[in-house]
Amino acid sequence: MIHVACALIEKDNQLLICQRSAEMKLPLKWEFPGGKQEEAESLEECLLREVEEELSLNVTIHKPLTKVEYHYPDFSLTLYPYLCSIKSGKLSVNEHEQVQWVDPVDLWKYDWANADLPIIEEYIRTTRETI
Ligand SMILES: Nc1nc2c([nH]c(=O)n2[C@H]2C[C@H](O)[C@@H](COP(=O)(O)OP(=O)(O)OP(=O)(O)O)O2)c(=O)[nH]1
Repeated sequence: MIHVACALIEKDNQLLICQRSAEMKLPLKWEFPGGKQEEAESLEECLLREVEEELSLNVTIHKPLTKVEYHYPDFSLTLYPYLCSIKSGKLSVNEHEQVQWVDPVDLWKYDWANADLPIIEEYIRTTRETI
């Protein structure tokens, strides 16, 4: 089981989403920026490191959403989502095929990594109404 932290970065009522590159696992699937937790690293440290590596952004972490355990045919993961906003930095697409700012209502139009579907459902159902 791998542990993956991911960031739901909000700005102007939109969310930043990322498409995995053709060479990555789950090619061309959409995901939230983030990655695998390393040894001796907290999930929040992992999230800050991965977002900086992938997007050259420093983010502020606001709150966790519900973690998701998912079993792909060849590996299993636990995905830990966090609501975030941008603290500093200029967006640069360092590892992904592309990134997009999207309105929450349009989130379902994308071909997501399966593990992310419960996160999107929770985001639309709860978070958008409470913040
Ligand atoms: N960052 C991120 N990864 C996700 C999401 N949903 C999801 O299933 N994943 C999977 C894809 C990857 O297999 C794994 C994250 O690994 P990673 O981003 O650190 O590493 P990677 O793509 O280089 O993967 P790998 O080839 O080394 O296995 O979690 C998501 O929303 N964000």
